[in-house]
Amino acid sequence: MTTYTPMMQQYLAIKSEYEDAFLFYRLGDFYELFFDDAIKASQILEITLTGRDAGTKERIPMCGVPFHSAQGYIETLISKGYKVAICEQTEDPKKAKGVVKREVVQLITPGTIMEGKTIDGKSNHFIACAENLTPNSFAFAYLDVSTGEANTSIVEGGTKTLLQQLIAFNIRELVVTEQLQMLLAEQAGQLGIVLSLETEEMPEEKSAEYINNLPNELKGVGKTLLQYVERTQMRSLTHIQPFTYTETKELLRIDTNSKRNLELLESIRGGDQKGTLLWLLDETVTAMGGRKLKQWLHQPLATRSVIENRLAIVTDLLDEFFVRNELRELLKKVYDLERLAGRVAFGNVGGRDLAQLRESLRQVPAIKAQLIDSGKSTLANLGEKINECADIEELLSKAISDHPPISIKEGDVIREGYNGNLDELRFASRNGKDWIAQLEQKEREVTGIKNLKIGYNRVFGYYIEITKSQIANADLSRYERKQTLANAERYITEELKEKEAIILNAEEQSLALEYDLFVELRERLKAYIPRVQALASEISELDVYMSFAVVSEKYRFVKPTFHEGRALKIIGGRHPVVEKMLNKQMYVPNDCVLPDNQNMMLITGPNMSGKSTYMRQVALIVVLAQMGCYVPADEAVLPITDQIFTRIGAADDLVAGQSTFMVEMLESQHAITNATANSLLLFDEIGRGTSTYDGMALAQSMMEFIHDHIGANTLFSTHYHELTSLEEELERLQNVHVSATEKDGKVVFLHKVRQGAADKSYGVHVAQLAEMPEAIIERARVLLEEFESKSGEAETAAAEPVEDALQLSFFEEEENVGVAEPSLTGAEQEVLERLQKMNIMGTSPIQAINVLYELQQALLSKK
Ligand SMILES: Nc1ncnc2c1ncn2[C@@H]1O[C@H](COP(=O)(O)OP(=O)(O)OP(=O)(O)O)[C@@H](O)[C@H]1O
Repeated sequence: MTTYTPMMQQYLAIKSEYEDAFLFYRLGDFYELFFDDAIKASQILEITLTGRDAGTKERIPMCGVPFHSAQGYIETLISKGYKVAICEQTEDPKKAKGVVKREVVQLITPGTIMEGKTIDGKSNHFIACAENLTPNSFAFAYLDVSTGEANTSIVEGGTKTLLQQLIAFNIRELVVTEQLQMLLAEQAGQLGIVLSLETEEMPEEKSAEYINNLPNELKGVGKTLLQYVERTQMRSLTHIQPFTYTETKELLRIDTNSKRNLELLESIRGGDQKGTLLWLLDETVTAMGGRKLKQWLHQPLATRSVIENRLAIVTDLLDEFFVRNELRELLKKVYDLERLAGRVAFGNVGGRDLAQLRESLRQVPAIKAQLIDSGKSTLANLGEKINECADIEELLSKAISDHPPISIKEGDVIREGYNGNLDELRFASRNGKDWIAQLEQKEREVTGIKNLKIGYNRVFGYYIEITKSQIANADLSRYERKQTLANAERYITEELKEKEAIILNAEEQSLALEYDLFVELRERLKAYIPRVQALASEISELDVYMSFAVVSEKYRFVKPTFHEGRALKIIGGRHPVVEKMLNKQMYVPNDCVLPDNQNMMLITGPNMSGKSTYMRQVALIVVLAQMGCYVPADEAVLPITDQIFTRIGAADDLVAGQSTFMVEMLESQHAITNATANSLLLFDEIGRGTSTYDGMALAQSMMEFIHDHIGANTLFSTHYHELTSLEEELERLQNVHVSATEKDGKVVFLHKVRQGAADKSYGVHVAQLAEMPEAIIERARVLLEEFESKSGEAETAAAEPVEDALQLSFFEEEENVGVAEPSLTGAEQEVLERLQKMNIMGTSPIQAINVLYELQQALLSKK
């Protein structure tokens, strides 16, 4: 049997409770890792693997990182999706009998790490928890340990939607049941999301205040997430706020794909935020404001009065140029109050943090006064709501020095006058130092050595230093030699030793007292956390309103108005991001008028003419307006939209790796099954991913369905010109086209949306612009003419109901290739019927080949 040393036994006992984490075991100035942890960590962190005697025959693997530089190593492990358990010595080694007591004081996980380069000031860092409500919906809770913010929602639509939600919020860790863990393991792994298992039950009364406001079905997840955070952080986190829940009907809902398609927070090409709406909108000057803006962009509103309230504030800020400028300067001096409050709660706040908190609080009276004195009622209201926290500022001003160092251990954190004992000790030590300065002067005079000096080092304490060249000339009988250097000797005297004891003693005591005072202050501050958080919330909102005002002014936005109906009218609308990116070239503004009885728009026009830009700009205007921001247009009269669905572009599907066409169909299906008459639907080039007739048939039948059964405001772009004749069939459909003209045989895009259908495809010209070889362009021109002359009849086809259109299309195709006879044989008729009835979406490629074979056989055998 192996018998380990007592220390190793302690290690193994602790490690057994943290199987899924690297155990950082504190040994003096190092954190040591043993066994497999050591082998793995030495590879990941590229540190030397050594061994250690552990009472057994063989040495055990070991590696270690210095305590003071551990943070970087911890971050590396966390960023790779691992967890780290920090195990500290919890008693004074000098007083310990036997092995020093050790305990894990924190389990750092990807979702709960609070510091380091992975934490971006302007983003929240959430950890989440999900539990199945039904097989297809989840109760979802997410919480930012650094700021204390906690929210819940219900996620509809299966694990795929759940994972998309995690990606959208950039969530690295999800707390789940074992069952859900199995279900999600593979995909989560590919996406770099860590799944952590739920932990034991927390007493009811402890979680009650956090989850009381939630509807019953969400209480469970809230509690589970709290439990997990408490278990990993191992302290009571006073700064965590009660979970919030917003009824979905109060929000403009935009699914994750549509958020990406519209490039609200991330660009389709991935990478940085450049080119997103967030990039354009973010003129916030505080980190908390930046985070709040993101949240508002994630969740625009759907309650008219609240939106109009926000707009009124922006209007007043826009009116008050000077107030706005003053406020902006003041806000710039406000630090991240939420994260500072988090650090107070967490107990890792330092002197410099408290100085930042104080500096921030000092701005508040002026901010409040600016708002109240602005003479604008909405701003005055904001100002009245702000709690100045003057008492906290006063306490910090009294307690904390002007420029405290980062570490409390360096001293000079607590201000003079805060504590009498501390002042006395400091006086003693300072006095002693003055005495030493005087001694130096005195000794120089006595010995006649001008460059004699008194120095200090940690090993020898204070000493008198004399260069060797001077020694022979002086009477040094009073000195005792302490240390010999290459060109100097160091001495002490009785008197110097005595004074040194007093100074060092006073210094040590003053540092210890200072530390105690600081800890006491930190504890006292915990009681103030909720007030600082409330202030943070008010300041961050103000920062977002200011940002809206700045952006609205900078880009000439106007205030949108809302009405109760469904009609939408945008005059001179612009896509703000494309406009900003256009280099010198003018952006062409466009109207979008969707009266109640004509609220579907079919947009045709050449490639590259600006169809998708036009559709996106309508959606962005709706989003901006419902966030409470002005909009890029000359005029906007809008309905309250409940949901936006988009089917735009070929954004790759991160989660499922499906084919482009399948994604297109899934997104369309999602839109069609969830949209209401108050939604906004954007369908760009539906059916492009499949064969012409297939695609056209689907596009037409979807339009018919939306027209007859949903009634939502819908923009539909297509390159199937045949579809434009649908205008005659569907009374609420209007045709528009994005115009272009030809000049000297080349296409010139006007980017202007006009009534009616486009008449010609400019694809060949676009190919020419792309510098396709001239031979191809020429040949395409010839072919185009040929096709156009042959397809005259097709123009009328699309107006027919789907089945007829399909039938006609087939005839036409066969006619084109010269196969079909004027009248059909029975076998041919049969084959056509079978084809028509076939459910293409429900047919696998193998089945399709079989059917194809059968059809061919049917035709051949009857010949
Ligand atoms: N209103 C406008 N004013 C000025 N430039 C515009 C405007 N709309 C679009 N553009 C420019 O035209 C480019 C192409 O626009 P967009 O992608 O919307 O075309 P599209 O018709 O959807 O093309 P495709 O059919 O190939 O997808 C944009 O990147 C932009 O630079």
